[in-house]
Amino acid sequence: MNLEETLKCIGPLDEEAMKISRKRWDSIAKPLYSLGKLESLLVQIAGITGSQEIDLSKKALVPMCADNGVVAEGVTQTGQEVTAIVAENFLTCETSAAIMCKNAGADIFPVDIGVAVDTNIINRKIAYGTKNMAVEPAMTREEAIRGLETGIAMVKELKDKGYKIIATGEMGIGNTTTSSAVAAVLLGQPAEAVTGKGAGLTSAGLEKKIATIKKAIALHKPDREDPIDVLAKVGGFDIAGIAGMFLGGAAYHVPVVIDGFISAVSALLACRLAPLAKGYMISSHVSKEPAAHMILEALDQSPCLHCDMCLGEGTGAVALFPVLEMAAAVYQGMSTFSDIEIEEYKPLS
Ligand SMILES: O=C(O)c1ccc[n+]([C@@H]2O[C@H](COP(=O)([O-])O)[C@@H](O)[C@H]2O)c1
Ligand SMILES: Cc1cc2nc[nH]c2cc1C
Repeated sequence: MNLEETLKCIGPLDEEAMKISRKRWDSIAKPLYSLGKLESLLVQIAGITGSQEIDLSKKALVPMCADNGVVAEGVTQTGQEVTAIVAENFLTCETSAAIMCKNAGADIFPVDIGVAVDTNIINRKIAYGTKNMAVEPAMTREEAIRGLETGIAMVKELKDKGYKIIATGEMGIGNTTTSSAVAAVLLGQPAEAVTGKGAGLTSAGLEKKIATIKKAIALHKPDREDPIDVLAKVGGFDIAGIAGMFLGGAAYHVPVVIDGFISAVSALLACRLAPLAKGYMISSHVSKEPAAHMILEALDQSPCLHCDMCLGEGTGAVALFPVLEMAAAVYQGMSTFSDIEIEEYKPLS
């Protein structure tokens, strides 16, 4: 489906499936709501898929990999060449996220959506990196739409292969600069309120990063009411791809997991394009990037993992997989009040 068709078919969660799922939790022999967010996450998954039967047997991580022209402004601690190296290392299990996937029984599908050189990962390249947003728009509007559609198509492809839940991830030197710029515009916040040190910037580097974001926003005046304009002028191909995955999840009824700062900003962008997509996003952790909590609040998300992680790649999203599987094991296998012949709790009013 193209972007327009995708946006049109995003509707509310399945209330009936959620009601049955909630009833199942309430019948399990334990104090009501005592598994907290583990319960509400599975109820949400039932609402997303339209079935109270929770199947997490096939899990995937899709790290969207791309370069950012704004790196030329000196806003990062490491050079652009790191993007391609780490992107290819997903395939050889030499990234943190790949090892976590192996441990969690998840498959990994790294996508080159805009790395500055040719790579051996899944080729969905829109361009060899974005333009430097401090000088010109990062990409054209048409490229932004193609990026969103790339994410939508990835979800469809993985659903057709039988994947039941998909974690988002990314790799792209400079992508905390683009993410902060997108967040500043969408939230109407000054750059300093939404910008952190990314992958280990110095304090002097942080000042330069904030100044660069301010310059790009002043130069292009992205239209806050037009998320595609914001994405095209100050975003990145990775953000486009991930935002597309959230839209695809909502349209194809597949739970898609939010990872760290970049992923959460992409989720916010997707929500601005399709407000109902919010219900289809599964939150995992709160990144240590200072504005992460602000973005998650804007998304009404209350993640269950607080681990001070800020690695990206999808590490936080994949860390949620074993937690969800444990919750599903209780949901599916635990005795009910009637099984063990004790009186059921009356649901709280
Ligand atoms: O996901 C996060 O919360 C996160 C926070 C800080 C850094 N990162 C990772 O670090 C890279 C971007 O950092 P930077 O400083 O180059 O913009 C990119 O590859 C991300 O995966 C990720
Ligand atoms: C080595 C390295 C690995 C990463 N993974 C995500 N962002 C990263 C940034 C660097 C520098």
